[in-house]
Amino acid sequence: MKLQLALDLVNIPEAIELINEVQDFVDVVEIGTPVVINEGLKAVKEVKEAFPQLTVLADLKIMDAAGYEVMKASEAGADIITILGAAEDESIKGAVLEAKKHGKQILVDMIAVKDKKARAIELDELGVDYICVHTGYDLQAVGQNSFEDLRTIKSVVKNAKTAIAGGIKLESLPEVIKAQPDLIIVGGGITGKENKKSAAEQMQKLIKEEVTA
Ligand SMILES: O=C([C@H](O)CO)[C@H](O)[C@H](O)COP(=O)(O)O
Repeated sequence: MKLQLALDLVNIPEAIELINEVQDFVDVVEIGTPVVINEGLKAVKEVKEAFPQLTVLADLKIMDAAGYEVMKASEAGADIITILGAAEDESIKGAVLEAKKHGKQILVDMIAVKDKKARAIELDELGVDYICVHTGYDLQAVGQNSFEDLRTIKSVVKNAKTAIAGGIKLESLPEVIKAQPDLIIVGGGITGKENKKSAAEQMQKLIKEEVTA
């Protein structure tokens, strides 16, 4: 089980400063969609150059032109690139193929997919690396989370790793850990804290305790 830090509301220098603070306690660093919109793939490039030892995920949430966008993110240095589960199968296949060419991985974000169980089965067969249940900001605002969805996809996925994102905090982490995803994605639960290093450290400690239990 790994911990991914999602950076959404920062510019490139702020991202680098924040990663410097927490790098010992996170496994993957995500360049969030808002950062890519504001700064472009330059953000991925500069973070990977500054932290070559860290796995960098580019949260492009690809919907079309998947092969081309995966190629550009791979060239910028991303190790994992995201595509939406709602995208066409042809797009998913294109993303997987292109990622393989570059030795990269594809994470599928299931945000807004209605029948998550059925889609997870299909995506698993298409050879994606991760399937991620995700409650976006707009549904977090009305009190939703993805804990039940994680259990649902875990019951059907055979090959891909599973991930969960959306509003996860230190207080809700034990429930998430209980469902045993391969990757836990946390943004505001770390970046919104006064002491970000301590928040990441406490989260990683809970995860490691479970992995070694
Ligand atoms: O993907 C995300 C969101 O859609 C904005 O881009 C976030 O990175 C993801 O939700 C994790 O952030 P928190 O919800 O703040 O933990």
